[in-house]
Amino acid sequence: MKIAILPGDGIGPEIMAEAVRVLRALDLPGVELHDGLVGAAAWRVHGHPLPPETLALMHACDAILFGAVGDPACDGLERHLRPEQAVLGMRKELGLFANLRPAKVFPGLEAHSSLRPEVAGAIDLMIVRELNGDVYFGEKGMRTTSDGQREGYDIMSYNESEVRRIAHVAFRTALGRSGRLCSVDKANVLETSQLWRDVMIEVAADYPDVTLEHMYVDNAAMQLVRAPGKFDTIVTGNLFGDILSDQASMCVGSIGLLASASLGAEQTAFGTKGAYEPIHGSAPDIAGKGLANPVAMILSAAMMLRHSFGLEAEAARIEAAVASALNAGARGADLGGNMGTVAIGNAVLAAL
Ligand SMILES: NC(=O)c1ccc[n+]([C@@H]2O[C@H](COP(=O)([O-])OP(=O)(O)OC[C@H]3O[C@@H](n4cnc5c(N)ncnc54)[C@H](O)[C@@H]3O)[C@@H](O)[C@H]2O)c1
Ligand SMILES: CC(C)[C@H](C(=O)O)[C@@H](O)C(=O)O
Ligand SMILES: [Mg+2]
Repeated sequence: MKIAILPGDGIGPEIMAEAVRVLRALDLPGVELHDGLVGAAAWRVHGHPLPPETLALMHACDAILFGAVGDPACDGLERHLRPEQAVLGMRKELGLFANLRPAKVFPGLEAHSSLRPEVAGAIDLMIVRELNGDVYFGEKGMRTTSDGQREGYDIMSYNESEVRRIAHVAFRTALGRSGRLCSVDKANVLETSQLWRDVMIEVAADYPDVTLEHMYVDNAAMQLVRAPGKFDTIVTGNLFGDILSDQASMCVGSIGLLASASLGAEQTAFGTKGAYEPIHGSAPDIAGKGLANPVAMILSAAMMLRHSFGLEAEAARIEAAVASALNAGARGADLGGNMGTVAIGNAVLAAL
């Protein structure tokens, strides 16, 4: 079981160190950790955020633990050299089209949600975000209009096979949960979304035990703070999923709590090949201070054990340790506490 360890930039190395400590504490037979560079860290050494040696490592491993990429010092670089291209390139290159972003309130943290505790307490949802298409990967550029203005453009599109494959993941996910699937789109305005909706309805015929509903994304953003407990499984496109998942994190209490799995079709000898990363970024404002919440990264490692290695009991063990540590007060500044990254890691290790 080969795991690529790619800490990246900003708080990435700080939170990755805690996830690695938790993995090592499990002492799983046959696990090999292989370090690599991504993002600005790779660009500084190799001149590229996703250099060939890192890509080769990603291909050679059964799963990837990915910290975060992004560095304000790189904001002026040409787009293909910016750190964020590492995460986009990894998702595309490995065909990781299905991004699972669970959001569930932790016992004892209800009062730290941006919502009222009784509203937050009901949250247990899964966002299934499409990750290989949409406006993210369409033709883009800068041009000059006929009257001499600069104009930026990004083409949004989905073809039906792209929608169909994420629909199947979403319906299967909903089947494993409460059987309710909400597809979020903007079909009242966008042709991309009309196609999305049509294909969701077609695929629904294969899943008679799942109840499909549709919601426009503006309404979904509102419902997510009005009554998040009404959602179970949400399926949506790349851009809407990016935005709604950050929003969901504050409904739960902190962006430092939400993990993710990015999966494709490739199967290894152990399970589905995937990349696992927190939903947050490199947090330059707190990087290097030992303040970052490592929970999202640690929970990403748990998702890896579940999806890429079939180690459900070990994944659940990490999740239970995190829940227990949080409930006992292992909280940093993002959750009104004063513990740092390593102290939170220690608390999770002690609860394992
Ligand atoms: N997958 C990724 O690697 C990824 C994801 C999102 C953003 N980014 C990149 O990260 C950089 C910063 O982006 P941003 O500021 O918009 O988003 P961000 O998620 O990095 O930070 C947003 C806010 O949340 C806080 N925060 C984030 N993670 C935290 C944690 N674990 N514990 C405590 N607080 C935390 C930050 O301090 C900041 O105030 C940019 O370069 C962006 O492109 C990368
Ligand atoms: C860094 C960026 C490219 C990325 C995205 O938009 O997908 C991030 O925001 C995320 O949510 O993983
Ligand atoms: Mg995001």
